[in-house]
Amino acid sequence: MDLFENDDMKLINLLPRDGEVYYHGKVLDTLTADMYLDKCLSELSWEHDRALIYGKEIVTKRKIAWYADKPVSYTYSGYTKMALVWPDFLREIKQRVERDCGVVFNSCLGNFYSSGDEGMSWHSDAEKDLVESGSIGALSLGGARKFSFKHRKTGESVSLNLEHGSLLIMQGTTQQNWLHSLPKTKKDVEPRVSLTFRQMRF
Ligand SMILES: O=C(O)CCC(=O)C(=O)O
Ligand SMILES: [Fe+2]
Repeated sequence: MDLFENDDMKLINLLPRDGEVYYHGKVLDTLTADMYLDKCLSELSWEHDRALIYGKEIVTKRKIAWYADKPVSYTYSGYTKMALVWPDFLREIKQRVERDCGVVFNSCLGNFYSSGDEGMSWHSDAEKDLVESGSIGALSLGGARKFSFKHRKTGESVSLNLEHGSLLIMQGTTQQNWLHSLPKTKKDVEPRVSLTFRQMRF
């Protein structure tokens, strides 16, 4: 039996309070996940992310690619980015993720971490352009990485391992009450892509 499922095979909320996180485990078989990883690496438009931190420009090691139903713009950390339209294979993955999440997504922020030296520090995704209490469905491809949550007030933490072809869902009040991060690691890990499907307000 899976550690993340109870007797009724219903997924267990990984957070003890104030939010909901469900780990669906591997939703894609290895061959399909390998094929999608190759497509993500060769066909998505990866760029280093830029942010203004205290007026200073920071360029991330991690690369991002952003897709949406419309060529909308999204402003965060002082920069405005334009969304690209869905390539067919990404639309296919979106539909797969929607089936498991039971919600419809209108955008996807892809992240590409070429090694364990790249990660994402503590943050939440409750940006003003996201639907309040909307779901985020994150599909992982490539090298497995640790993912952590930390409660904003109590400091409680929860961590899990995100495997190749797996799906993680964050919903409800998770973004308001918890931070999450993808810690860097000294371990020799394969490159990783995460496709974070979102419900944006546009
Ligand atoms: O790479 C991941 O799995 C998570 C990325 C993330 O937190 C984000 O895109 O906001
Ligand atoms: Fe995030």
